[in-house]
Amino acid sequence: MAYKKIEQYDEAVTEGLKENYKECLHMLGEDPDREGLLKTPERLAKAMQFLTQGYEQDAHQILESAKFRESISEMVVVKDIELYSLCEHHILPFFGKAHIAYIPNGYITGLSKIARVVDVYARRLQVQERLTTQILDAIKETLNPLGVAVVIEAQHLCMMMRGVQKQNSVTTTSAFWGEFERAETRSEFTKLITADLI
Ligand SMILES: Nc1nc2c(ncn2[C@@H]2O[C@H](COP(=O)(O)OP(=O)(O)OP(=O)(O)O)[C@@H](O)[C@H]2O)c(=O)[nH]1
Ligand SMILES: [Zn+2]
Repeated sequence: MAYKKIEQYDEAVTEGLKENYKECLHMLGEDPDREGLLKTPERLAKAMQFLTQGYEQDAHQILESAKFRESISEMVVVKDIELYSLCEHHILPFFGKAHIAYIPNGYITGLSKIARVVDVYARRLQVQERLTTQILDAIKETLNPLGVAVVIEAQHLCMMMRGVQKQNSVTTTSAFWGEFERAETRSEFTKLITADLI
């Protein structure tokens, strides 16, 4: 299967996490048996499985599942793909947008598949830099294009709610390969992702 949607949760994993989260609530000074918290360990167990479902999904298969032969070689840009991920250091969310482009070389892929690939890698414990290069590698390895570009802008709750507590900083990461290593192509991409076209 190309990707597994979480509709049924793994019972053993849910049970194991539930017990641990119950203990966590207790350690944090809460009463896990009070009414409002009774179902919280189970909800959290399911939420965490949803947020990490990317481990069971295969980005290459997703791109392959809608790969079409086309002889065009103009840049394809999908911008403003929203993403939600979890930083692997604090397991707190980081969220923002991905902008992705590739230059076909015989094949194109379904546009939605590009956005699905973002989710496959975002729904794991991540650092923003690795998320960026994993998306690039999957497109490069599956479509054999002339070039790939990935830019991600994100805000990290671990820098906002705690720690350094900076509310407005935005982290931008990028990865460029092939044609996008040329300044001219890269600048066309940058123009397209910053343009207000609609
Ligand atoms: N490079 C990178 N760093 C990240 C990302 N997400 C979180 N971090 C950083 O990971 C670092 C972990 O540093 P540590 O000093 O071990 O953790 P800490 O004591 O909680 O650090 P502070 O957040 O500065 O309080 C912090 O600087 C975070 O800002 C990411 O996606 N990429
Ligand atoms: Zn963090």
